[in-house]
Amino acid sequence: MEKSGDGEFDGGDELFEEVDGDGKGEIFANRELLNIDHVPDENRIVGRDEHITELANEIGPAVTGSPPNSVILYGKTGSGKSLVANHVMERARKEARRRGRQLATVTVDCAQSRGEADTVQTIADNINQPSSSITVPTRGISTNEYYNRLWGILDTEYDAALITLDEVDRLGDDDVLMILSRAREAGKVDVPIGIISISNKVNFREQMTERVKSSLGHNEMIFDPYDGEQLRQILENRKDAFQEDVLAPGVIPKTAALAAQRHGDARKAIRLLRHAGHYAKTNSIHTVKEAHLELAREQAEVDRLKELISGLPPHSKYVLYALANLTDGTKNSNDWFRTTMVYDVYKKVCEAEATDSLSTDTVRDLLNELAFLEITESNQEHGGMGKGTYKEHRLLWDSSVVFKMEPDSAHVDTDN
Ligand SMILES: Nc1ncnc2c1ncn2[C@@H]1O[C@H](COP(=O)(O)OP(=O)(O)OP(=O)(O)O)[C@@H](O)[C@H]1O
Repeated sequence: MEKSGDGEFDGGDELFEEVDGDGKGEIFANRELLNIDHVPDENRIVGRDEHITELANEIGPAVTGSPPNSVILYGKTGSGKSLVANHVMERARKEARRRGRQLATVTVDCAQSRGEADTVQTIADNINQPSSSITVPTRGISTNEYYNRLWGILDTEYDAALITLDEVDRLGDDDVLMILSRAREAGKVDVPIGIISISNKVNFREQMTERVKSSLGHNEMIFDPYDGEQLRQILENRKDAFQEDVLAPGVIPKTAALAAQRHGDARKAIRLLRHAGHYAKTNSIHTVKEAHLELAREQAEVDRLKELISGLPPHSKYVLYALANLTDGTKNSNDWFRTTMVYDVYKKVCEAEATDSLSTDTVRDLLNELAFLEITESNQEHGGMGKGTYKEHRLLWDSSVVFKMEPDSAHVDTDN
């Protein structure tokens, strides 16, 4: 690409040279298809027909303004729970309209919610209509008043409502579930409300109080992780993200096989394919091959880890190297290491890096910070009778990723 002296390329600003504009380039034809938030159209939802039908049956009465059943969807991340819930809600909303009914549909990400008032505010604000003449301010009114406004909007504008609570276990308590599921029975609102609760925790139901359990009913659906064939189809459906002939024939089957073996998570499978495309793009390779998948995955992890630790003091990295050396030195990569062991190896790393080591207390603090960022994990262990407690740590990332953060990262002898 031709560049002029003042940071321009082809008349544009060099700073944005890598940006493809519409997602097009030599490798990608429509990169949007590989975005994590991309919602595939109806005929691109793979292998979830039964779940879609079952959920539609449960919430179906809502399209006529009758009470829908509430449902809990369980399953690991990336198994299509949110996708199916949103898809069915949207179709129900359209069908209700066709039948002359107004169905309110809304999804709340409970992981982002800052408490009960915030959750109810989000629901009310999302379904509000200008014709209701009700306002839903972001703050300044009580939780009770948010509920009142929500009931007001539902009664004036709608015949029924479907509310999806994604990551419902992050709500902290049952209050929202309790009030929403009993609102009609308690005479607060005339409109029937169906709740679709989504959780990764299979034991979520046990955390609920008996009253909420009985209001929500017993409808549960399990989403199993995808198998290799389903992942292959999910990826095949997005292959037009790439330019023609860019993907070597084995790439999609290999991506699907790797993802099925590791987790069965559609989101991660799609991400892996995107990383391979980026790897090809940044290395000016014109065909994405199977061999690029692992390289791309590792490079993406290295970049992510680098970003995670970029705000930490330099010695955090040396502590991390110490744990990576210890992990590498054992057969079992899941091994835990006591603070004293980490500290001994950390001192060797400092020697190799030609820098003075810090105190044990400081290293303890650095380990806490690494655990907070979920780069490592720490456990409190009991040493047995009269021996008190001690902490153990383990690396949550591959040691190879840690060592690839820098060209000369410190490998030390952990044996003595
Ligand atoms: N059956 C499928 N067909 C096509 N794409 C899918 C399918 N399942 C998942 N995906 C893709 O993976 C993404 C993640 O799926 P989804 O958000 O539904 O997972 P989830 O089970 O709700 O996970 P989480 O618990 O992490 O939210 C979707 O946005 C979609 O792009």
